[in-house]
Amino acid sequence: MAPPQGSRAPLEFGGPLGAAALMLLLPVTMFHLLLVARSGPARLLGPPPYLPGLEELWSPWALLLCLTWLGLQAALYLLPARKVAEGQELKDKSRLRYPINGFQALVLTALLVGLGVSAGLPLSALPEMLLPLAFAATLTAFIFSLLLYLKALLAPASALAPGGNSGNLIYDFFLGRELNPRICSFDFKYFCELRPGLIGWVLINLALLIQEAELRGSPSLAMWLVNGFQLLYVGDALWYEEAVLTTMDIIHDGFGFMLAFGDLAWVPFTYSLQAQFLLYHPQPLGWPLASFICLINAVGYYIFRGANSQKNTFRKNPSDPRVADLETISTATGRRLLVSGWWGMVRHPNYLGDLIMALAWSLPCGVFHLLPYFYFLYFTALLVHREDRDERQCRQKYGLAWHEYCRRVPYRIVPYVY
Ligand SMILES: NC(=O)C1=CN([C@@H]2O[C@H](COP(=O)(O)OP(=O)(O)OC[C@H]3O[C@@H](n4cnc5c(N)ncnc54)[C@H](OP(=O)(O)O)[C@@H]3O)[C@@H](O)[C@H]2O)C=CC1
Ligand SMILES: CC(C)CCC[C@@H](C)[C@H]1CC=C2C3=C(CC[C@@]21C)[C@@]1(C)CC[C@H](O)C(C)(C)[C@@H]1CC3
Repeated sequence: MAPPQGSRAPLEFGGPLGAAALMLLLPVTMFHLLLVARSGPARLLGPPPYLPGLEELWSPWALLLCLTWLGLQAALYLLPARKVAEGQELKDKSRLRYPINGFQALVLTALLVGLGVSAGLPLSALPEMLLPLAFAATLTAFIFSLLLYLKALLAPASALAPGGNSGNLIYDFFLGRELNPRICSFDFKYFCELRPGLIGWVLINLALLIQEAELRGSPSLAMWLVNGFQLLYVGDALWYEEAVLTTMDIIHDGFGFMLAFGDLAWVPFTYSLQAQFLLYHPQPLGWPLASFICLINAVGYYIFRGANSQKNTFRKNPSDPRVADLETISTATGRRLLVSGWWGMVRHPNYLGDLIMALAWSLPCGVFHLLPYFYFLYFTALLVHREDRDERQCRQKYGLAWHEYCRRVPYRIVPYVY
């Protein structure tokens, strides 16, 4: 058994108590949102319309569907990939290899679903099953995290994550002990981060759109916008799949309940909240306002993609002509930091773009309910917290050079505001 490692790493998320609270609060919030979205008043801050009994939550069919979905996505992951990318260097100086076939999985899933629907698959029945499906996904995430925790007991110390190995069972279960749990070349964290949850999210959105068409004759403009914007976001994530290899989740965080639940349950069932809301609360939306919202989404996407691509290009090859002219500062690690271009505007321009898009996803739902703005509010909190975690890691990694970067680029996410 590997000795607990990283016990001196500062505890995050409020330590074991915070982790325990989040493990309870996150599923409760998800079920609250699912219940409230279909209720008449749809009040984010009000009580849920009723408390569902176990017979409404538990369905063996939902569990079977959930496991079939995971199996299908796992099978697509194992198909030959157009490219195999190398991850960042690990503690033992090795690099893991990852298949780049996420976009292919999205397209093949779309084809399979299209075939299924034309053969009579009742996709519009999915919205009625959201509650038991979310329950099945939560159960799956919980059992999966338990197995991951046990697997980590057998892992060598070099395979453990910097955090998540405090020796406290609850905290380590939440954060995840092993950095890149794998069986042969199947990487569980990388698989879960991009495939079942993200593709599941757009599938749920599509089912909501189809059900709206069946109910009202055609999907509303607001529903089209929400589906289109979020499909663009998911398509982009899978198209630029390789970029996920440099995110904090892959490089730094272990794979535990936080990411397993986040990827498998939280993303598909809460990120589809706007489409759920629109099915039960149709909103009138004219073309002029719709065009304005499209413009907001386009601006957000432009910043998000521009910033992420600029950093990824620079990290891959600093002499690439697209980034070679940008001003940089040197660090003691040998890596340089960009101080002009997107990364000279604020220290997290990609978060800014992401937040602008999040706003554009809520606006089609009107301004009379707070519920569709849940994603924007949660995401702001998530990114502010994430920025703080990244800031600490960069300060430790780059020391004085990071201080210099902060002096040159004083704002974190929103220019002149934060
Ligand atoms: N929809 C969702 O739920 C979520 C979306 N996201 C999105 O995921 C994307 C990735 O986010 P995340 O992984 O948090 O962080 P970033 O992609 O912002 O990466 C942060 C890292 O970038 C490097 N970096 C920071 N500043 C510079 C600089 N000036 N020049 C060069 N490199 C720099 C540092 O790593 P190093 O120097 O080691 O390369 C730092 O640790 C974002 O677009 C975010 O919005 C994130 C979380 C949730
Ligand atoms: C449930 C908790 C509150 C925390 C869970 C957080 C997770 C839901 C997110 C952590 C980082 C994520 C990323 C994406 C989705 C959400 C999670 C898993 C991402 C795949 C979304 C698409 C983007 O283009 C991305 C940059 C690839 C994202 C990477 C981080």
